[in-house]
Parts: sequence; structure tokens; C-alpha cells
Amino acid sequence: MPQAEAQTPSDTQTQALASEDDQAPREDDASVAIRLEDVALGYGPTIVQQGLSFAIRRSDVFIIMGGSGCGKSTVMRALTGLLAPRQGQVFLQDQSLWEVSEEARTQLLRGVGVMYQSGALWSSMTLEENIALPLEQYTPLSKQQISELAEYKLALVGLAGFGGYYPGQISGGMRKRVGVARAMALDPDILFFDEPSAGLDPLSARRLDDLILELRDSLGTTMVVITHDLDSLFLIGDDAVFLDAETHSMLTTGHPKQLRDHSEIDEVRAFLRRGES
Ligand SMILES: Nc1ncnc2c1ncn2[C@@H]1O[C@H](COP(=O)(O)OP(=O)(O)OP(=O)(O)O)[C@@H](O)[C@H]1O
Repeated sequence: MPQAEAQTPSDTQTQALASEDDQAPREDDASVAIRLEDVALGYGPTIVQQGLSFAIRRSDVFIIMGGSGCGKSTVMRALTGLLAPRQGQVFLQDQSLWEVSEEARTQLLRGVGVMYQSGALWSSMTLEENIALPLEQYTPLSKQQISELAEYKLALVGLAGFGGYYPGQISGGMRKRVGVARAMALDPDILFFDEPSAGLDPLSARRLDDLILELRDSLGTTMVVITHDLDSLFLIGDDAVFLDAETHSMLTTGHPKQLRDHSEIDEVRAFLRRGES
């Protein structure tokens, strides 16, 4: 749930927010959905980010932010099981994601849903069939049960009765909502969004933000969101990490509005104030 004043202390972060961190409670393990400890990530010889240490609290909307190419998607890949860290550990539900057996990792990742930028729907399948796909793959449920669940998930994102439509017959905003419904098909504890409002008009983007908040509040799902959209991140973000492309490291963590108003790091303030410091 929102904890506007709380900070997530980290050994590696800049000391600029130390005074805020000093007052912050340290989360116990039960309140943490994901924890990174001194994680380094890269491709081939290139290091994209290093020294990443932060925690994502359960039922928070956690924002991953920073300029283009700083490594936001790369971090998301590491947290969703697609990219093994060069160094350090990622704990998901208190288990070290990259140190457990492959079978245990697959099981852990069953609790993770991902909504990609485009919604990533199959255009030749109806909305219901799209949502049914993971249910058919990973559950022993009957066709009838799966159909009912798919309709339920569509209702959850405000699209009750649209199960028979094809992706091409609905708007971009609706397609994103279907993407959310599909990411939620297996009732994940943690839901990742890669730039959810990209390509949406302001009203549809706002509706998607409201949906993220509704789902957090009604289901308690932990949401991890990559976004550049300042309006959106101030509206939905309970906590955030700011990544820097130049130093390949995180500059700070904290509540987005607090960082905007009180961060002593010029780059963070400039980013969150649209260039005005
Ligand atoms: N598969 C890959 N192989 C090699 N380099 C990659 C790969 N994916 C990303 N990179 C590089 O890693 C760096 C970080 O990319 P990433 O996509 O994670 O950043 P980002 O912050 O999500 O960027 P954007 O905001 O532009 O989407 C970039 O320099 C990118 O070129």
C-alpha cells in the first residue's frame, strides 16, 4: 500500500538522501516482494548497470525510471527471469532467483506477470482466447472454467463482454487493458509493466493508471512499472529507483514526489521537474 514517506536505504546509493533515509523504517522480509543485492547486469563485454541494491515492497507501485538507455528494461529482464545477473543476487519472495534450481525458478516466475508495451496479443485470436492461452498452458482447468476465468479477467480490466472481439477490433487503450488481463491470468503476486502508457492518448493513459491503482488496492498485487511519463509516475508511484546511464548505477530510491521536491541530486531533480531545477 502507499507509504509515501518511506525510503528504501541502499549501501550503494548516493548519500544525498541520507537525512531522509535515517528516519526511514527498515522493511522486514515479509513486507518485501523483491530485493536486489549488489546486482550487476550487462550484455557481452558491456556493463549496463552495477551496484544495484534496493527493495520493492509488497503491494507498492514501484517505478523504474531514468533517461533513455540507462537500463530500465535490462533490470526488468533480470527481475522476470530473462537475464541472469553478472554479479549479486535477486530475491523473489525471499528466494534467490538465480541460485535456485531451474524448476524452482520456473515455479517462482509463475507468480510474475508481464505486460509488454504493445500488449503483445495474438491478432488471430479473440480476446478471450488470448487470455485463455496461459491458463491452458499452465493449469489443469477445464475449457468451461478457463472461459469463465478469461471473462472474469476481462471484467476486472473493465472489458466485460468483449471476449469475442479480436485485437484489431478494439482501441489501443483497450488492447493494453487486455494485455493487463492476460498478464493477470495466472493471478500473479507481482505484475511488471514496460512503459504502459506509451502510444496512448492522455485520457486512455490516465485510465490505465487508474486501473493499475485499482488492481493494487483490490488485489494487493505488487506493481513494477517502467515509465518516462511524469504525470503517470507521480500519480501511481509509491516508491522508485532512479538509474543513471553515465555512471551505470542507481542514483537514488524514494517516493517520486519526494525526490522531485527534496532530492539533492541535480540530475534526479532535473528529470522529475522537466529540466527545471
Ligand atoms: N540484447 C541486448 N544486447 C546488447 N545490448 C543491449 C541489449 N539490450 C539492450 N542493450 C543495451 O543496453 C543498454 C540499456 O538498454 P535498455 O533497453 O535496458 O535501456 P532502457 O533504459 O530501457 O532504454 P529506453 O528508455 O530507451 O527504452 C543500452 O545501451 C542498449 O543498447
